[in-house]
Amino acid sequence: MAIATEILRQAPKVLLHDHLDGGLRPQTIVELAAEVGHQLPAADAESLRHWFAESADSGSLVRYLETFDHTTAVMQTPSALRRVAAEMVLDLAADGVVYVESRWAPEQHLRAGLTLDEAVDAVTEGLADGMAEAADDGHPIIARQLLIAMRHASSATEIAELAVRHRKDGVAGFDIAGAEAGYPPTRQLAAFDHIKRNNGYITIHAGEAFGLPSIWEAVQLCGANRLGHGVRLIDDIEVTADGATVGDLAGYIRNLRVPLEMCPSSNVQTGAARSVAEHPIGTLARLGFRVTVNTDNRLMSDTTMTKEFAALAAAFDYDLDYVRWLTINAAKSAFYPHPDRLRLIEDVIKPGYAALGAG
Ligand SMILES: O=c1[nH]cnc2c1ncn2[C@H]1C[C@H](O)[C@@H](CO)O1
Ligand SMILES: [Zn+2]
Repeated sequence: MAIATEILRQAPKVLLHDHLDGGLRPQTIVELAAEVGHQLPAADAESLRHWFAESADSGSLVRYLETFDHTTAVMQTPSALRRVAAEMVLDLAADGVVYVESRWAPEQHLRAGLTLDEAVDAVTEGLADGMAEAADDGHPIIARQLLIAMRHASSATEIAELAVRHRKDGVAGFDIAGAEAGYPPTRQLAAFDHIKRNNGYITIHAGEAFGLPSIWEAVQLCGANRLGHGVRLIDDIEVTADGATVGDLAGYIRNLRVPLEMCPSSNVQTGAARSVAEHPIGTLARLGFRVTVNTDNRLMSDTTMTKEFAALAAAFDYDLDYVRWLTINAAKSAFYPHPDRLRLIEDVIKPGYAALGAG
């Protein structure tokens, strides 16, 4: 039986892969664009919401990424970054998210003269504003950030240094994103090296628009602690009538419990999966990989955590216990101190599901 949407919304959820510049409220984009004189492809919030969802629905990652020009354009000042970060936290809290690591690329927010450090400070303040307001509203949430270096740019080491410098401000880790084909993770080896030398945490967008070599480099050469997407890992698995043959790379990832940050709707839009029902998450979860469920870009995919879980539950017949398992997977995989993670699981997630009759 399908889980009621309202139950899914109330269920505590953990979100590890959500882009700050992929989750703006359409109305906020309209207002910020008017302030800075940025020309938008649609005039009002509702048309803009449709424009993003339709434009991102091309089957190509490169075209999907073009839509971000209109979100980053309006996120160039401290007040805009602070507002967008605070609204992100409030929107997620209202959707039942209790812990989020929000990722963004500071280098894309310097056009109006901000320094990298000023940009991070503005987002840190916005996250704090959002957490305080959400707690006042009765929806406590922990919001941290991951800093991204764009894989085509040359400033990755600078961003890695920025991430290390701001780790006490809730910067939980480092990632690379952007077009994957032609930009292997090893291109940014020095940046990953800097993170590792400083005992920092790494997640890498890999195995989305490109396949196993990208995942292999990310894990074995760049030290990824988690994988963004990793959907193409399925290419290393042969499902047979009586089980599955798991290749060496997939076996390594499963054995060491490397978390996979799966984003079903986004993958359908960029062509990494044909449909949610055919998404590799079904097989990977069944085979015991450390699978987590994520939104990627709520604006471009017109999605929420509740919608992602509803789509998966419908496709794979998941019940609330399964949603709880996926949520605990995500909590265990967070770049968050181990005792805090345990407290999140024991004091928030388990009681939250128990109250809804699961666990
Ligand atoms: O799914 C994605 N794959 C690769 N890059 C992505 C994805 N979603 C967003 N990005 C890019 C576009 C954003 O401007 C950037 C920073 O969040 O990260
Ligand atoms: Zn992403």
